[in-house]
Amino acid sequence: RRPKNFPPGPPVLPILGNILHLNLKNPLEDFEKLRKSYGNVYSLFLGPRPSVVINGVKAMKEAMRPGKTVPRFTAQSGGKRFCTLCNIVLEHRRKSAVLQMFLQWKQLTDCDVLCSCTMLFCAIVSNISFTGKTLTPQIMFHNVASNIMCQVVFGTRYEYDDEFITTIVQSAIEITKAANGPWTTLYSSFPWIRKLPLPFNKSFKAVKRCSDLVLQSLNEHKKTRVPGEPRDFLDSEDSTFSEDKLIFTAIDLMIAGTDTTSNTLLTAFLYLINHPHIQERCQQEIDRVLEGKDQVCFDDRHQMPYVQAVIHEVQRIANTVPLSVFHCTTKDTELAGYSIPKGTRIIQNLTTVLKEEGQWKYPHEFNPGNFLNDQGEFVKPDAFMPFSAGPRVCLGEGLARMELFLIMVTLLRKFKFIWPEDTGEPDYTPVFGITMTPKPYPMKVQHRL
Ligand code: HEM
Repeated sequence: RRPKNFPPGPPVLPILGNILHLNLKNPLEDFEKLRKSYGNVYSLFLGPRPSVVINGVKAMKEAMRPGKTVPRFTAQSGGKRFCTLCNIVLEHRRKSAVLQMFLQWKQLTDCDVLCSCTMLFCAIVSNISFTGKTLTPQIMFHNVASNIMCQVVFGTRYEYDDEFITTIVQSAIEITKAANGPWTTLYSSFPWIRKLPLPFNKSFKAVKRCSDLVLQSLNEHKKTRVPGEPRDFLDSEDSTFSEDKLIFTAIDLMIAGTDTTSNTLLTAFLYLINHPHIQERCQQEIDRVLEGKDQVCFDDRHQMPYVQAVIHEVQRIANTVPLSVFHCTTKDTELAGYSIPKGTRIIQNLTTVLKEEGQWKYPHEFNPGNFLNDQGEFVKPDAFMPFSAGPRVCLGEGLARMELFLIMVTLLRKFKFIWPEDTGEPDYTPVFGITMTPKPYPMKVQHRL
């Protein structure tokens, strides 16, 4: 039963709750139907527990506001380490010195990110050793994003064929793949299935493989560490953080920082390849601003309003983390006139904000005009929330924005990206998950003169 003055929602079945109302492979369309029936703040029972789904920019802003009607949400564990991203980070955020360490380490310079771009550039060049060769970008974008996170966490960049990074990338793909499937919802909704030999057990094995590698690196770090002079995240010194927590936080950071950025890059190139006029206009702006310069730097973005608009439009259309990370009310709370008891799971449907009619000039099409005013200047509407909002906004936002700009500008400056003629029509529909993943696609790459 719904508590008194709780947000409305569909009728609830015993034990199953509303689970049958959702296509667990991709519940976004069902969420939209429910929003149309019950409004921007409605409730669902995923198993025996009530959840509140928040939609649209107005309700989202109210819900995420610090110290007001909904003071603070805290992320909720799905039980064993399987479906909740960054649990430990969330528990310790703001009060942990370890997190202060991370905040320090995430401030990689342009130069660090550019070194990783150069490695990506070399990988592309060796792949297209003769003009116009077709390549599949999935693993390359994963490698570049993962390598940047390796620098933050382990203080090292790896060659793409190094066993350490290949194991980490492969395990991270397995973990997110398992976490992205319908088993995640079932796992977090019905605690009694957790002991059964079901597919999510595969991802526990991948977590173990990752944690063994991180432990190995941590032991190496300990041999050469100088107190007071941390070199990276693993060098963090904080007595409140056990070794186990440090290892799992390192894995969380690797996963949070890899899949998000790489899937955004994949979406970017899928759209740019199939909108050649937009790709060319970016290249013209890049050529003009970088004329006579060897390399781009992050500050150059201020001279590139069109490129900025394209990157933001890519993030809007990519909708990379569609349901954000589940939150939970930390005390009895009023929201949009409803009463939500302490401990209620909160699902932020960011999709509804990024495509909300009335907030965007072209809500349903890929159009950089969404971020340009009549004078061609870059503007960022309030509804741009791919990193969520409020006190729990993505911890890696600054780093992600720098990566997307530097990687995209470096690649677009050097190469022309083309849709191979024999590939058929592009399929823009991503695979649903904690992160949305474009379906694999090939691309032809040519050096620009
Ligand atoms: C395009 C790239 C990215 C997108 C779209 C994205 C999006 C998000 C979203 C929606 C959340 C949930 C925020 C909330 O709970 O309200 C989040 C959390 C988080 N992200 Fe990202 N993210 C990206 C890249 C990164 C990177 C590169 C890192 C690591 C450096 C990172 C680290 C984190 C962490 C640690 C959290 C948990 C923060 C907390 O609540 O304490 N993210 N991200």
